[in-house]
Amino acid sequence: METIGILGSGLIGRSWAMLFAAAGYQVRLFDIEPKQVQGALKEIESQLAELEKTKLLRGTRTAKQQMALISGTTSLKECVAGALMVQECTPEILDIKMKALRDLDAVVQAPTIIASSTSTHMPSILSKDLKNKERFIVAHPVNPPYYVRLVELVPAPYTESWVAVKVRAIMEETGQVPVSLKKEVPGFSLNRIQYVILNEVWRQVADGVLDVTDVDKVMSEGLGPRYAFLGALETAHLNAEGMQSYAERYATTIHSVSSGMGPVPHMQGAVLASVDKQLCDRIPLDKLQERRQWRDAALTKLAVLKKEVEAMPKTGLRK
Ligand SMILES: NC(=O)C1=CN([C@@H]2O[C@H](COP(=O)(O)OP(=O)(O)OC[C@H]3O[C@@H](n4cnc5c(N)ncnc54)[C@H](O)[C@@H]3O)[C@@H](O)[C@H]2O)C=CC1
Ligand SMILES: O=C(O)[C@@H](O)C(=O)[C@H](O)[C@@H](O)CO
Repeated sequence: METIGILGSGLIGRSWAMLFAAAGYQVRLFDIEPKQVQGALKEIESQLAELEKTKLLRGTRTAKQQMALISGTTSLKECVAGALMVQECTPEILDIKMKALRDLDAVVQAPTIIASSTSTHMPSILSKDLKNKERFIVAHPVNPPYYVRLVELVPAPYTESWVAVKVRAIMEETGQVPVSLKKEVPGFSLNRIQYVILNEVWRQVADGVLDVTDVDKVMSEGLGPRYAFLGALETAHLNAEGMQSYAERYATTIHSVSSGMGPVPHMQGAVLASVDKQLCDRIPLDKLQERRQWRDAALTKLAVLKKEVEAMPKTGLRK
């Protein structure tokens, strides 16, 4: 039975511990604050029991069996000894993270992989001075990881290729959905998209276009339902017949809207053709109608689920 070490037993470290245990890994939690480890073990045990009760528990093992796989330690050496991988989950403060990684680097042995949960720091910044840098990769989860399955895998230019392959396999084994960035960019992918959206939402509120409640509805009742199971490109593909036709059909809208928001550099040329090809390889033009019917059936199911969610007690809202 393989072991995974967790470096930092806070919010994300606890989530990772539950995910890895659900997949049958031995998990060893470490933290420079021993009380964080004790708190983590307590919280994980109660969360697993609750998940089992609500039939949301991951994996095939019972909550008790999964908890039996998770232990805590006050020794960093013990946390990493013989581990398949160490998932770093220290605060997103560069100095703290770099120090934690240096301490880890001093005790970790090959072939243990070092994966960082960092939301934004470039892997080549975090690992450039590490002895074990060739086995370093970013594996960035999305909060709350137990329910939002995406994990962004971001290698440094010198990360050995087997590391990215192995971490992708581990993530898929835990039931997460990894995406493998081909190169490191600041903010990776999710936060770049998230912050472009937030930037425009802040702009619409600041410019008195919509109030907070309504601009959030644009996402929750507009883009969100489609994006809940289709990506932005496939959504556009189904609204037209491929990206070339989408760009032609909506050229005026795209350019009139985006001219106020800076250039839209990629809605032309080779990028458009390559996006078109990738989309049409997956959803050929002669299958669009069929896929649209699937989309509509999925949206109907989602509408039923949304009604159930809306009927849930509105906890946490001011009356
Ligand atoms: N909170 C979120 O929504 C998300 C956070 N992340 C990333 O996950 C990482 C952890 O974030 P959180 O769990 O929210 O932070 P947190 O503050 O809840 O937990 C951090 C833990 O690290 C411990 N720690 C500090 N220095 C340490 C060291 N040298 N060695 C071992 N443990 C040490 C702290 O005592 C604390 O228990 C960050 O890089 C963050 O960007 C990624 C996705 C979502
Ligand atoms: O939103 C998320 O869960 C992730 O993008 C994160 O990494 C952090 O929570 C992010 O919002 C902080 O920038």
